[in-house]
Amino acid sequence: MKTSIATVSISGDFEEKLAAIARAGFDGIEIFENDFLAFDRSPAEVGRMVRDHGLEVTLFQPFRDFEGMPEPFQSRNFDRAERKFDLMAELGTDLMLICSNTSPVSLGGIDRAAADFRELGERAAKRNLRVGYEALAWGRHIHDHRDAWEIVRRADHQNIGLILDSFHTLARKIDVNSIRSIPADRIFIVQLADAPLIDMDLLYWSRHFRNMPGEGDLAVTDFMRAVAATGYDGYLSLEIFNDQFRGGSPSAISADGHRSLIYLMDQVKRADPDIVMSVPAMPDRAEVAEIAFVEFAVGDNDGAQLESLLEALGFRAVAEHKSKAVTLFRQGGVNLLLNRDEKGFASASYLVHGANAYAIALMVDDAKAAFERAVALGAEVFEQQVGPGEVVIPAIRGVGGGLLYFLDRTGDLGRIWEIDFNPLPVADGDEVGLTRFDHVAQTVKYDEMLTWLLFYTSQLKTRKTPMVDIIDPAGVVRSQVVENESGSLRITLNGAENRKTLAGHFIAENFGSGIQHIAFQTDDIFTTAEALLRNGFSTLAISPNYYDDVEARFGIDPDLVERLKRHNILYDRDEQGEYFQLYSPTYGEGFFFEIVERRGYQGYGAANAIFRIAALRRHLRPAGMPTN
Ligand SMILES: O=C(O)c1ccc(O)c(O)c1
Ligand SMILES: [Mg+2]
Repeated sequence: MKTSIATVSISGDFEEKLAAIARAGFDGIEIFENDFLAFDRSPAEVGRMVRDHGLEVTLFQPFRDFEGMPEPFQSRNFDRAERKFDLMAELGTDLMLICSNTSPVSLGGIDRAAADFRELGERAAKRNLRVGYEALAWGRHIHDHRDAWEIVRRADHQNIGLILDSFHTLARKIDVNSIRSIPADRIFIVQLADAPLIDMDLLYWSRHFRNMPGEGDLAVTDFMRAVAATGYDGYLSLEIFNDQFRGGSPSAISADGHRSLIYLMDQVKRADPDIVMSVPAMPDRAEVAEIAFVEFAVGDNDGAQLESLLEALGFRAVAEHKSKAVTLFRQGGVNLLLNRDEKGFASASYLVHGANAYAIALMVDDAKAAFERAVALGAEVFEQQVGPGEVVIPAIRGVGGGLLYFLDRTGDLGRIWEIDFNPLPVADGDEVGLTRFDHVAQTVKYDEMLTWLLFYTSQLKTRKTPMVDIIDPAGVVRSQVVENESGSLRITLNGAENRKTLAGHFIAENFGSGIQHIAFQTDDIFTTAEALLRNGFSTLAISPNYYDDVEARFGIDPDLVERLKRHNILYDRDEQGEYFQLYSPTYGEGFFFEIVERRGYQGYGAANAIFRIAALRRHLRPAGMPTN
């Protein structure tokens, strides 16, 4: 497969864009005319710069309002096209994109448009150039690739072909199967973009909200399967107009783009193994059985504090690492590691971020396969230092500077606790009935959110839920969940746009994205709450007003409401069942634990978030939290 990306998709000046695009592994770029016009080098120099980066110019675009014009516009358009042909020759590209006419002056008529294209094909042929026609979703007469194809077909000229763009087809909900009967050699290039489903004007949606395949809600895989079925084997070119990307990091956005194309084609190849296009071979997305452990980097003082908090939560230190200052705390199926080592990644993470949960280990079927896939998708490999005889766990870097480990139950990986750890004598203390991880909540910079989503969904057999708004008294936090079918992996991503929200405060104080809370499951929240009380654990105090509302809203039994209130338990209910949640106060700069009981319920209590956040803020004040 050959990959390309339009220069409009990322931020930076032209030189920065080229460097980032080349580094991400693309083979080519589409030059958007305005990007070039704003740059102060000659077309020949630009072409040389592109080639010096090992890239080729796959397309020059867009040429607007060409077909079906009355005179004198028609003649002027042919002159204008000749000028752009000159430019293309200097840039060193043979393909121009003409998007369907939006001019109020333009005349309709398939044959009139076809005649214009035939004439242009003659002119292009003299210079060995090609012209592709694309239906804009908001074109005045042509806004459907089927009509654009009919025009190309009737133009009947070797140098005139069709350009498909997933956004224009999918935004208008045009049946993608209509693509399957188009001859592959008539498709000059395929542009790809996804977008979140938002009901808005097509042009505005397209110019501001496109994102990488897999990041949005459009059926880009179905579109691409139809394209691949034609036998098309040319460039796949990302054309992403997105306000956030234009202001984002050129290298991160380019890397996401490249990953999105590999992931997309892997999906297509799995669905249709016989496609002509070559796709890098890699293992399938990993099935996650559970979160095997979460590891904290701590210092001496905050380590002792965290230990007391864990003990009050019913965890016990059960083992000590053989060669590092790492202690394993366990309760039920939950493993937490406290790493106080003064060398290595944990220590570096501690120095930068302070005490933080910096690593997640996932239990998968085949850790090596999961790791291989991550590498094929461009993940950054992490190599840890291990003592003699200790287990090497396949690991990659997460988006925000943390780590993701892959464990499985085979060989040494399956015996990590025995091989790397010495058991500790059983300590006193009561367990409180925590059984397993429910979810891990990562607070991320809002503009990293899509990167995280793609990171997880491309590597792991997971899906993403629609985005919901969480209202913090100081702003909105956007929340989206990555979860698997069985619920054994649930990661909530909370994107903070300003530093005044609780999440934003956490990012500012933590110096970057990170895990802000960890939720555990219990089978009986009231028994757990009683045990917590006995352990001296203080739950986060929830406003009494909340309980009046819960009683009114759900019409639940006043006795139950009293019990909820007594233990500061939040309640939610939907068609699937009931949800109970309680929280710890914050630890450090806004980190906390949550305990939940699910009775059939599959959500995350989004409606309760506002009350939880207000309570956490009360708790965090006056330790530096803006009071708004
Ligand atoms: O928004 C536009 O005008 C525009 C231009 C060229 C394209 O290829 C496209 O998909 C959209
Ligand atoms: Mg396009």
